[in-house]
Amino acid sequence: MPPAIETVDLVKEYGDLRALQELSLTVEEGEFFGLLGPNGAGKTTFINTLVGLVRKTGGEARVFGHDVETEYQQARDAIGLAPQEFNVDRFFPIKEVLTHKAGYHGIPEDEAADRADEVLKRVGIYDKRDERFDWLSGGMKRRLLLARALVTDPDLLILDEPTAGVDVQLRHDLWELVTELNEEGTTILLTTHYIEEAERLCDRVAIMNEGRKVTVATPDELKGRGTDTIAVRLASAPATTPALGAYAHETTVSGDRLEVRVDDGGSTAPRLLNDLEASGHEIVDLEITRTSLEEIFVDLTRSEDRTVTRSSAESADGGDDGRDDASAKRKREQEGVA
Ligand SMILES: Nc1ncnc2c1ncn2[C@@H]1O[C@H](COP(=O)(O)OP(=O)(O)OP(=O)(O)O)[C@@H](O)[C@H]1O
Repeated sequence: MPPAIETVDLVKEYGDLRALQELSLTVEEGEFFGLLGPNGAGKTTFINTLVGLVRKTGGEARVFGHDVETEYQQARDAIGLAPQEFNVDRFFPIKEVLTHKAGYHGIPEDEAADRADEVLKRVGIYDKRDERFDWLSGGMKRRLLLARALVTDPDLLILDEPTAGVDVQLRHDLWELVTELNEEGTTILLTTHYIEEAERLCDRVAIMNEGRKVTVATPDELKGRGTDTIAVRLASAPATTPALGAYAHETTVSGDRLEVRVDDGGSTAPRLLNDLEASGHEIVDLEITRTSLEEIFVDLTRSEDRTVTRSSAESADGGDDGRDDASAKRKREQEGVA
């Protein structure tokens, strides 16, 4: 079986702007794959290229072995997309929105109606089936986008920030649902600003910045790349900074508190305690702080001309978003993507 997604040197240019820069990425069938990156990193462009909303400038992109342009229909039929923005026909009852979608993908009418019922139940808005999109709450709209993505029973489910702006309960419901879908065999590509979400759900994550792939790793591997801090309280303040082995990347003393930056706090702590005791210090208390995935993410995507919002919640709720720039928006509208 070919990979669910395979891109080779994928390039997308919007005028002078290179939104994707030779991006090569492979997502295996059955994976739960996360795409992380600050605002404007190119995540939505990547997704839009896969689903045919954006035409690539160069490189290759395949979905289950089907070229996204020359074999558009096969590639597109394999994908269920829950986009970031609410692009739903507002004038139809939501059940009809779903049956139309299924019909568009060649599913016969009877089957489409059954599937619509089934997915509406699955996302928990079956009782709203005869209501119009506009009448749904924000959380229900998110659920509907997911239902619409699922109505064609896709092998690849793409979720572009599915939990942006939703309450904690719904976020947990959605996590449970997408985990189940993945366990049933659906490959999932998720973009998110919530690092915790990626850590909890994804087998592997790709971190993107300015259209480039910075790294691909499991959340654990990524965390392993950070440093830990061991904070030790001593019985009395040391006269000088204790001399430690090469494992201590940085040692700072403040009164009776010593902070030592190391690669792996758990395995280094016993050695540090031995060294301190051997040099005559009495230890009162010890605490290890692990680098969070969020800190590693910020380090990997830091760039001099951009301020990356540290709080995932802030950025998801509309932090520094270069796309609001009026001319970029106009250009997007011209391409029919906005
Ligand atoms: N249709 C378009 N026309 C012109 N520029 C665009 C268009 N779509 C996106 N861009 C630009 O391409 C870059 C990548 O945008 P994209 O939306 O893919 O990023 P993103 O990683 O999805 O960001 P966010 O996290 O804010 O959703 C940005 O600089 C954006 O302004």
